[in-house]
Amino acid sequence: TQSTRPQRILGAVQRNATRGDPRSVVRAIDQYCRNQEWAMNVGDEKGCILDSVVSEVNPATVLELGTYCGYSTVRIASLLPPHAKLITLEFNPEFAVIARQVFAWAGLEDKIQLVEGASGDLIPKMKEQFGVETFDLVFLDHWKDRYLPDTKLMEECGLLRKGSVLLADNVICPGAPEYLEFVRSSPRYESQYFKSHLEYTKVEDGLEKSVFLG
Ligand SMILES: O=C(NC/C=C/[C@H]1O[C@@H](n2ccc(=O)cc2)[C@H](O)[C@@H]1O)c1cc([N+](=O)[O-])cc(O)c1O
Ligand SMILES: [Mg+2]
Repeated sequence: TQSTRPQRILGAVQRNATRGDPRSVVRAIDQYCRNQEWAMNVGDEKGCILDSVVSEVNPATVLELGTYCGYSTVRIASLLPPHAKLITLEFNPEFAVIARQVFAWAGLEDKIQLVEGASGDLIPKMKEQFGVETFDLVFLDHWKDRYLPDTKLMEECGLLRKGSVLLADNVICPGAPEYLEFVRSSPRYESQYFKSHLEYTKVEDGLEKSVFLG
């Protein structure tokens, strides 16, 4: 039977990466998706911007919306301090099965908690079920029309504190126009655009970093 793209990505990791070496997992996925078949990982170019923001924030608590195969989850988790907690939300059970194996190959399964379900249902449960107070960093990379409603939901649920950083992928391509307009015009956010390219292509895309001002 025909394999899926996430299964082929996992295969590339298992063939080309070294167990317990997160950077080799990231490199294996980038080489596969650049040379064999495109996939919607944040990729190496935007990934460097992600790395710099993670290092700058040095978060104790991270929420990732949209795991997919776990590429950005591994990038983030590999930069976290020892007792930091990364929760990643994934809607598609098949993607979750692959991502968990990618985390295991990277040796990061103890730093990552993958929760299956819809962000709109899970965000209100973060405090009671997952023992989270607030998130220091949120990486938005799931359905683009959910960026804005989920940001408003995180505010309503008290999951953001003065200084919490939102980092959103794809604000140009495929685009998240309502989200972009909101964070750039709201007095409660200080927003900054990091120009880059859509993963593995020459098409413009970028990340929007927005600091919640409380
Ligand atoms: O569409 C894109 N991303 C949507 C991602 C969606 C992911 O988020 C999960 N989710 C998790 C929780 C939810 O509540 C909903 C979905 C989905 O199950 C999927 O794993 C995209 C598209 C392009 N592109 O060039 O076309 C490039 C990109 O970088 C992209 O990120
Ligand atoms: Mg993306």
